Amino acid sequence: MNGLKITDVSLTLGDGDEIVTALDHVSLEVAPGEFVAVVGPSGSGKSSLLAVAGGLSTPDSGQVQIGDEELVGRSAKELSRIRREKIGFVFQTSNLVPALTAVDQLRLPTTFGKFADTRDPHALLDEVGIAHKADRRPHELSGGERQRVGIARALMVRPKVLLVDEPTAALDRQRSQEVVSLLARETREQGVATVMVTHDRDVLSHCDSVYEMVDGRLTRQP
Ligand SMILES: Nc1ncnc2c1ncn2[C@@H]1O[C@H](COP(=O)(O)OP(=O)(O)OP(=O)(O)O)[C@@H](O)[C@H]1O
Repeated sequence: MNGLKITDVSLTLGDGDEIVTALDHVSLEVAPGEFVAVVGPSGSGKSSLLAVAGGLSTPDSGQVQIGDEELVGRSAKELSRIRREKIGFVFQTSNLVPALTAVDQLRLPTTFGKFADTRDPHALLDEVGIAHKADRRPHELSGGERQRVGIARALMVRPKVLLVDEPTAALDRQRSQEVVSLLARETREQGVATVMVTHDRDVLSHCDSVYEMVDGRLTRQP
């Protein structure tokens, strides 16, 4: 198996009277180079799905595989290694380090371990269209440019899986299209299995398939 495979995962959150079924027997398979979107109402479990896929939450039952590695049952240390080596995260706001230039943001993930094959940060900034702003710090970049840096940073270590949470939340319509089209292109060119959670139905045409989450249950949209 390559890419991401989530099999029959359930997750309950909270305690006492406040127990919520965040994920209810969810299965999802994403192949290398495939771009999947997950839509659904607020509180339906979309962030929980990304948390489970990224080894940040442990499901009550079910399996999560990334490449040939099973995540469920692994130690915190092993999960942290898998996250570092195999998973790229892109968040709603780009979560850049304020003091670092764009090119140094990209170098950062490669300083946390030994990687056989990382990307060249300048080439990657060029690929995402902001090579000319390599020496700028986050406050000197626009929201769309910051998202591009965040996407490039997530791709530095050649991850198998890219988990993207509301990447267009802070962007206007035009920038949203550009950023999601960039995600689609990188997904295909780099052969990464990408899951993007979004409220933004205007960007779904860039995706290979769309799933809807309602009350913790995931169904594929026609
Ligand atoms: N730490 C927690 N403890 C208890 N319940 C939680 C916790 N985190 C989330 N929940 C609940 O689990 C359910 C799923 O939440 P989740 O954040 O996955 O939804 P979401 O679809 O990502 O929502 P949004 O679109 O608003 O971000 C919600 O009912 C939420 O209130």
